[in-house]
Amino acid sequence: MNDGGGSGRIEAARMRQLLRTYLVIGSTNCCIEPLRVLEEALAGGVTLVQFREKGPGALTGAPLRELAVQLQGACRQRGVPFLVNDDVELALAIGADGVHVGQEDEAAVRVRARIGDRILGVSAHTLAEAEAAVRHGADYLGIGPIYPTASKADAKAPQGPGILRELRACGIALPLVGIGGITIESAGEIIRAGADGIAVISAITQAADVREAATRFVAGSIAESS
Ligand SMILES: Cc1ncc(COP(=O)(O)OP(=O)(O)O)c(N)n1
Ligand SMILES: Cc1nc(C(=O)O)sc1CCOP(=O)(O)O
Ligand SMILES: [Mg+2]
Repeated sequence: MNDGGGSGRIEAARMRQLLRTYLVIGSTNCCIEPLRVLEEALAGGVTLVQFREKGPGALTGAPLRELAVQLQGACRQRGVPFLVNDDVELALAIGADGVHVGQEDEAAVRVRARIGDRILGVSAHTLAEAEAAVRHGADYLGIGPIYPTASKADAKAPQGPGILRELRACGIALPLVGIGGITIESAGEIIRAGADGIAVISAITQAADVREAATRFVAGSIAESS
């Protein structure tokens, strides 16, 4: 894939497109086989994928890597970039398109040095964290939780969409994605508040019809962005 994988850092305009409908997925979020969930979400048009294998029952070792490679293959078939959460070793080992790290993970500046031009996403909860992530080479910021979430046991207090407006008002121009408790109904207000897109786990992975849910998020984010 060409997005940040060998032809220089990804351009902000391209990054903004990729963030429109960003699926975060791991086996612990899925009620059926993760590959099937991902394939349905890709068929629905998700624009970026993050492999996040966390929580009770999360895979480790060889099965973790096997699942990562399997999911990456599905993304490659659709031309959708595949990022790995937290695990820089794994990302490099499988040739992922990028990495997402938070404030408690390996420092963004070190991750940037290790991954070269691959995509680097960094979580930020405050203006100071956002400014530091910009300096340290992030390509985009994940801002959350916007609403209460059951998908992250150690999530901070929900901030509401206002945090996005504040960051924009204070001059943060980097591509931003909102995350945490986002539904099809709330996606629009997040983009109107200043995000380039929405990142979602449960509203897609646990939808009765994954493809339809993804399609509705995609249609909503295109309508809000244009
Ligand atoms: C797009 C996006 N934004 C934020 C996060 C959260 O990252 P982090 O704070 O490191 O928490 P974990 O996901 O590692 O539990 C994310 N993963 N993706
Ligand atoms: C992975 C993650 N990070 C968050 C943050 O606030 O940084 S909230 C979150 C979980 C998002 O899952 P759902 O869409 O099911 O609420
Ligand atoms: Mg993390």
